[in-house]
Amino acid sequence: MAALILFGGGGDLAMRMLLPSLYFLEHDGLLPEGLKIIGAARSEESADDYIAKVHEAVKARAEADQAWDETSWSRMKARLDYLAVDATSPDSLKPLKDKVGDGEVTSFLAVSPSLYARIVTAMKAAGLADKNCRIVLEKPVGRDLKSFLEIDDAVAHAFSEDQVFRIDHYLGKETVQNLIALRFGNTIFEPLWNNLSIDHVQITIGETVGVGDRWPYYDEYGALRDMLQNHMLQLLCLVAMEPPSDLDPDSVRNEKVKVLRSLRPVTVDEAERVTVRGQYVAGVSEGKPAKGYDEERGAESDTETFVAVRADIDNWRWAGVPFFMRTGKRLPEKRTEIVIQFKPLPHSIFDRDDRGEVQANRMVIELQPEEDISLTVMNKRPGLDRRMQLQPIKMSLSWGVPNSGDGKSAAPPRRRIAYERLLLDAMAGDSTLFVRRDEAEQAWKWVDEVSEAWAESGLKPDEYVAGTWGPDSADMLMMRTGRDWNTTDV
Ligand SMILES: NC(=O)C1=CN([C@@H]2O[C@H](COP(=O)(O)OP(=O)(O)OC[C@H]3O[C@@H](n4cnc5c(N)ncnc54)[C@H](OP(=O)(O)O)[C@@H]3O)[C@@H](O)[C@H]2O)C=CC1
Ligand SMILES: O=C1O[C@H](COP(=O)(O)O)[C@@H](O)[C@H](O)[C@H]1O
Repeated sequence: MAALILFGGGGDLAMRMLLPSLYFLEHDGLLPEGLKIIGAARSEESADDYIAKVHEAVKARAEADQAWDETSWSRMKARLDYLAVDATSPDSLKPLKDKVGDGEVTSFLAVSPSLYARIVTAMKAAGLADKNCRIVLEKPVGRDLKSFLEIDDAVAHAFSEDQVFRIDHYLGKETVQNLIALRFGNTIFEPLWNNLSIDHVQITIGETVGVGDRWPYYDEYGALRDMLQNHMLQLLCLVAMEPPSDLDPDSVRNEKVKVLRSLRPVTVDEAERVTVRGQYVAGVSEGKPAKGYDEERGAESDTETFVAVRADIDNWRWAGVPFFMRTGKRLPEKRTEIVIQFKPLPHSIFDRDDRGEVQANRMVIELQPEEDISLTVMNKRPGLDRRMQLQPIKMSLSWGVPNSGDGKSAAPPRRRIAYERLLLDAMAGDSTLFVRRDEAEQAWKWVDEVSEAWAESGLKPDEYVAGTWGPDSADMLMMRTGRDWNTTDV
């Protein structure tokens, strides 16, 4: 029997993301035959009570996506089980080991990272780290390089690297994988993908939500560690990496590590010029009054809820091409995008129009709210103007919608939860879309330098009003270089 154990199976991540993902996989007939799914947490509750909670959570999510059906649920229900365990205690894990037997076991740690080291040690003692076992670790693993290494050493003591799956759910997003297809499945972009043609790159992850009840976790981490250390640096790596020789997990991850190693350290002297910290104060978010972060937390705090950074990659391909990254809570839109800004024309033969010079080409890789890849190109404005006038048009390169054969587009496929892909890959032992130890290590090293530079230079968060695009200093970061952040319009 193969088993998937969800440690923390009654928590927020499991109920909101993991169990709905498993339902969708069940619905599409993609779960391995005979797989058992076992929730494991300390709460003393019966399997029936646990399954009733899972039913409620999964049904609500599936109905919202019009994918609920009782037959799929019956199949999933037959796989589900629950066991009350303290995962840090080997004795407590023994009955779990007896339940799963000697088949393939994938354990997902959906619990606080502060428990990881003790849990993996207990798992080893209980026989849940044998050769047939894999472990999936949620981010953030650690709070800095030192704590990452402490946790990861404990993990390495129990599991070999090929058994460890460090998850970054952004790598499970369809458009992120499509970026690999775009770059390495086409010949036309690669000759342009360098400092000869590209002026700069922007990566934005905007969220409308505030920190709310998550502040006990968030206050210790802030936007730098919660988002930039992982999701944003992973996106940067996929844009900047050299072509891997194949799609083997190590080939891809070798290239990503090289990018991380080439990131220029942020020094104390540079901190104020190349980084911005922000924290939201009361404002209006999605039409409703929103509290400031300090009010949510109930005390003053220096934790940043917004971060913007100019990163430079010191290698031949990217010399002189800044990568601007920004992310924050309580921004005006839930928007995640990567903008590849090409260089302007070396010389224009066209008249200036009311929008100024001919616009340089821009590729926007949109992950949220829509999934799309578009390229803005200039074409002739129709009409009999004496002098030719140009206008920008957007060509959508979206993975889009297959043609149904009658000239109309078929209904778009359901947008999958990123965890669907990653759960399947982890159970199949494919680590291509997971983070290797040395990648996480390099990312922490760079992020530690940023946070040390902040500490030494005394850089505090600038205020921004909830519902705006961060503090003015974030605009200044771009404007100082003669650039600006992308707006949604062409
Ligand atoms: N929630 C989210 O959207 C995201 C979460 N994450 C990460 O996922 C992980 C889990 O987060 P989240 O679901 O929000 O946390 P929750 O606090 O909601 O859930 C934690 C779960 O762990 C269980 N638990 C705690 N101690 C033990 C123990 N000793 N043995 C077994 N189970 C235990 C708890 O249940 P009980 O009290 O019954 O033991 C609970 O089910 C964290 O690493 C977080 O950083 C990452 C990205 C997003
Ligand atoms: O990992 C995290 O990601 C979410 C944002 O994920 P998304 O897929 O909705 O963009 C973020 O809200 C959370 O703070 C962070 O821990």
